[in-house]
Order: sequence, then structure tokens, then C-alpha cells
Amino acid sequence: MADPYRAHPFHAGGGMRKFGNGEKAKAGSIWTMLSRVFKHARVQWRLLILAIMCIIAISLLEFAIPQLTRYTIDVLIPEKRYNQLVGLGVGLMGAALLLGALNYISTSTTASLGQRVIYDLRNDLYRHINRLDLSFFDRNRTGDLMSRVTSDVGVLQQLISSTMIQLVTDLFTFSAITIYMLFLDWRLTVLLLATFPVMIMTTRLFGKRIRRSFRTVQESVAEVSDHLQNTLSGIRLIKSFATESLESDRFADRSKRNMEANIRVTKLRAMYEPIIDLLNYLGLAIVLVFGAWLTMKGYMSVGTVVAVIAYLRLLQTPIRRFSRLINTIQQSAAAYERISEIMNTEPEIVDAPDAISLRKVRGQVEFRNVSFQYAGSGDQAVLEHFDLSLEAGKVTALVGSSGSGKTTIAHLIARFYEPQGGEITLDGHPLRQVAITSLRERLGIVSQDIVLFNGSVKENISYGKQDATDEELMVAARAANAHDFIEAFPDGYETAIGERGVKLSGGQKQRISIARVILKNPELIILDEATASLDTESEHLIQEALAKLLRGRTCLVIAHRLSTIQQADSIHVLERGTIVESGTHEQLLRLNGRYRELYELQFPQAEV
Ligand SMILES: Nc1ncnc2c1ncn2[C@@H]1O[C@H](COP(=O)(O)OP(=O)(O)OP(=O)(O)O)[C@@H](O)[C@H]1O
Repeated sequence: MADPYRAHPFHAGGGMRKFGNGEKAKAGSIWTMLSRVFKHARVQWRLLILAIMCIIAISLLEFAIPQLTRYTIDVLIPEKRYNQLVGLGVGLMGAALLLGALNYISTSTTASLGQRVIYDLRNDLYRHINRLDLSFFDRNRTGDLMSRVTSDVGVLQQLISSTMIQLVTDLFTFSAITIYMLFLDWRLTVLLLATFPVMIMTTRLFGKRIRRSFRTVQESVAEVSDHLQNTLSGIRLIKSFATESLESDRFADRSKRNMEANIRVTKLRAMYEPIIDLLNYLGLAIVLVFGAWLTMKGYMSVGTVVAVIAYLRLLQTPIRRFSRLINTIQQSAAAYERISEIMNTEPEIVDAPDAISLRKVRGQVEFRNVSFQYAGSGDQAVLEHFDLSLEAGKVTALVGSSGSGKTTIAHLIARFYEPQGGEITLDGHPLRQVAITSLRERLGIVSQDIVLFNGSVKENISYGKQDATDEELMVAARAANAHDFIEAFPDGYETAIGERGVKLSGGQKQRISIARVILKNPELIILDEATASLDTESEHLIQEALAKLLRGRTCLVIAHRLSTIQQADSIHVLERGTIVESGTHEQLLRLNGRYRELYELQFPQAEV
């Protein structure tokens, strides 16, 4: 049946929703992000060690080259050591070659390290999303979740594959050079370091703003993705209402937010980088002026000044690079916040520590004094002090007006949601004590809202029993009256059914979904409006298939159409979460109550 809450039009609710019990990642938690990402990287420790060793070697080489310049100016030239010139050239070229090789190794290692970490992170995130409760998916938009798994994780990729290692290298180079420069000339170095607090303050100031804008960028990417997901999967509705241009305008609006946020980021960076450059020039001016003065006074050699300038440039490289990395870092921090919001959300419906695994069930289901309301629906309870029994091996039907709570009852049996009060038992075991997987393995649901995946007929039928043999598959398809039409397809069971089964008719989809449940062979079946909206012939075929499916199993049938449930062993009429009448079809007709009213509405000419 159509779930009224889900059957919303496009674009229900905009903006971010709160992530259930998930904490928000703390603002300014760049170090938390780096350390968590590092934890993932630690698993690849061989690559990590290789990358770090290369980086240290690169830093040492870069550090040694200015020493050659200094030696040439201060020793080789004044002392005219011609015989050492060849050695100098060869040494320099050798160092350059080694530098090239080390750079190659470190770049390729860090790139594959990054890819592997991202691979793990993305899989963890997807696994985690799959574990979350249905109520989480009620609260969050599919497109938004998709963009967290694709775009946000993608942003982190940059951070891991280049930025983080670069950051470690730069930190190492920076500290080594600063220490060496202090030895070389502490006065010049202290003067130089005086510009640093200003740099740090500027970075913090801009960093926060840049991150905020990136958060908007990522959120707008999510909105664009949500729009795409909704409209492309609902393209038939758009065409039938001729709302193509309306949707294009809405798309443009969402893209505009993305564009504006990106422009804001670019402007912030455009302002930040020149400020850092200015501070770098200030450093150079200090070294030049003060260094020149020291040299003129004879306190320092020309070679030392040249070496200090060379080191200054080496020192400024990491600073400059950091000012560019800040973009990636802040963007990653914004993306990481969005990933953390999911990772910090824990499912509430989980196995109890002493949960029992059910191997075989009879299917006796009891609702005792059950109260339930959906999260976020105010104090609107769907069920209050509700009692219901499903007799093992019997067919129990639920009828009643729209919104009376029929599907909710099915959801509670499957433990998609947990009741706030009372207890539901299966064969006497409270559902809270039953391992969720074992419960769902014993349960088959056929609903009007059929979900088929893009793939072959065979893959779809065997979804609940991946190791089914071709023979078993065909037996199930025959029982579901699906074998004949499947065989008539040019590729038979290998036929691709298209996204959500678009290449199949409504009745065919329904029969495939029945075959899927027959193959799974559960003891407990829920049919939710399974035969609505079908023509008489399809309905006949499906009724036949369902009759085979129900044989010998416990079954709950939820129906609007009373013709489909007349044979049920017992029928309950539900109104606003309360059972108002119960009995067999004949008994209920004799009661002259709500059931008879519904029956006469559907069959005005019937003789009853
Ligand atoms: N996921 C949800 N979140 C919040 N409220 C919900 C959700 N699903 C259903 N509801 C509300 O719970 C009530 C019962 O819905 P339910 O789907 O159980 O009714 P139903 O009897 O199956 O209706 P119909 O026959 O029209 O399908 C309705 O008022 C509905 O708006």
C-alpha cells in the first residue's frame, strides 16, 4: 500500500534536518578530523611508513642543497678550488635526480594510501547507513544522504591523498629549518618569527569563514543531488503534469546557492592569500635589510646571508602552501562534519545482548497493550493500548479507513519501528528479545509498493536466497504464475528489467515480487494491499499465486478491497488505531456495523 507519509510530492521540506541521536561534529575540530583520518590510514602502515621515509629524505635533501651554495660562495670561489667544481656539479645533479625519484615514490604512495583510506571510509559509511533505523530515513532526504557518501567522502580524498602528507612534510621542513636558522643567526630568525602570530591569527580568522562557506557549498550539493534524485526518478510525473520548466527553474535555484557559496569561498581565498604573501615579503625585507646591515658591519659572511635567504624561501614554501592547503583542509572539515553526523547516529533498534535467534517459527503473533507513535508526530499516537492476535497457520485480515494504522501494524511486526508501550510477541518470544536478522528471515512482505532492483529477473527473484538453484527459482516463479511470461522474454530469466522494473507491467512486477517471497519461504507473511490497482485477469493470476504462497503459513492481509479477504480466517476492522469489529466475513456482515458499511460501499449491488 501507499505509505501516506512517504508518498509526498517532490521537495518535501528543505534544509538540513537533525540527525536523530547523532551529535554534531564539534566546530573547529580539525585536529579531531586529522586524527580520525590518520586512524584509518594507520591500517595501511606499510605505505604510511614508506611515504613518511620518502618525505623525510626529501626534506633532508632540500635542506642540504643551500649548504652547497653556501660552501661554493664562502669556500670554493674564494679559495679557487677548480678541482672540486666537477664534483659539485655531479653532486647537485645527483641530488636533483634522487629528489625526483623520491618525489615520485612519495606522490604515488600517498595517492594510493589516500584512495585506500577513502575506500574504507566510504564502505564504513555505507555499512553504517544500512544499519540505521527506518525512522532515520523518514527524517532524512535520500539525495542528501547520497551526497554525503559520494561528494563529501570525495572531498576528504584530496585531504588524505595529498594534503595531509604535505602538511606533515611542511611541518617537518618548517621546524627543521627554523631550528637550523636559529643556529645560523638567531637575531634574524627571531625577527622573522615575529611575523608568525599575525599569520596564525589571519589564518584562523579566514579559516572559520572559509569552512562556513564550504559547509554551505556541501549542503547545496546535497540539495542539487536531492533534486536530481527526486525528479529523475519521478520523471513520468513531471511529464504528465508538464512541469519540466518549473523543475528546471527549481534546479537552477538550488544550483545558484551552490554557485554563490563557491564564489564566497573564492573571494575569501583571494583576500587571504595576498595577506600571507605580504607577510612573507615582510620577512624577506627584514632579512635583506637587517642581513645587509650585519654583513656591512662585518658580523656576517655574504654566504650566510645568501644561505639565510635560501632558507627563508624554503621556510616560506610551506607557509605559502599551507595558505593554499587551508582551502582543502576547511573544505574537508565541512565535509567531515557532514560525514560525522551520520557516523555519530546510532541505530536505536538493535539486538538485545541476550537476543535469541529463531530458526523456525509457527508464526503466532500477539500485540498486547501496544502503544505507538511516529517520532516527530507530536502527541498523535497511531496505536494506544492495542491488542491483536495472529493465529499460527491462519489468515488474519485487517481492513479499515485510510490512515487507521494498518501498515503501521505491519511495520511493528517487522520491527521497523519499536512501540513505546506494551509488547509484541512471536511464538511467545518478545520481539525485543529476538535477533532482528532471524526475525526478518522468517518474514516475507509483499506490498503494492513493489521494489525491484535494476538487474535481471533472476537476480530479483533470488534476492532473498542468493544461492538458489535454477530449479528452485523456476519452481518459485511457476508458483507465482510468473514463469510463462518470463520464458516469453527473449532472454528469459536473464532479461534485464530496467530501473525499478520499468520494463515490466504492474502485474508482472507484482508476480516477480511474489516469486521472490515464495523462494525465500518464510513462515510469516504480510500482504499489504498486494492486489490493488490490477486488472481482473492479473488479479486472478495473482490471487492464485498468493493462495499458494499463503498455504500453511501465518498471514496478515491488509486490504482495502474486501473481495480479496472474504476467505480469511478472521477479519478485524480498524478505525483510528482501534479494532472496532472482528469475525469472519459472514459474521461481520451479520453485525450490520462498519464492515457491512464498507462492503456495501464497494459492492452497492451485492445481495447480502
Ligand atoms: N513514517 C511515518 N512517520 C510519521 N507518521 C506516519 C508515518 N507513516 C505513517 N504515519 C502516520 O500514521 C498514521 C497511520 O498510517 P498507516 O500507514 O499505518 O495507515 P494505513 O491504515 O495503512 O493507511 P492506508 O490504508 O491509507 O495506507 C497516519 O496518520 C500516517 O499519517
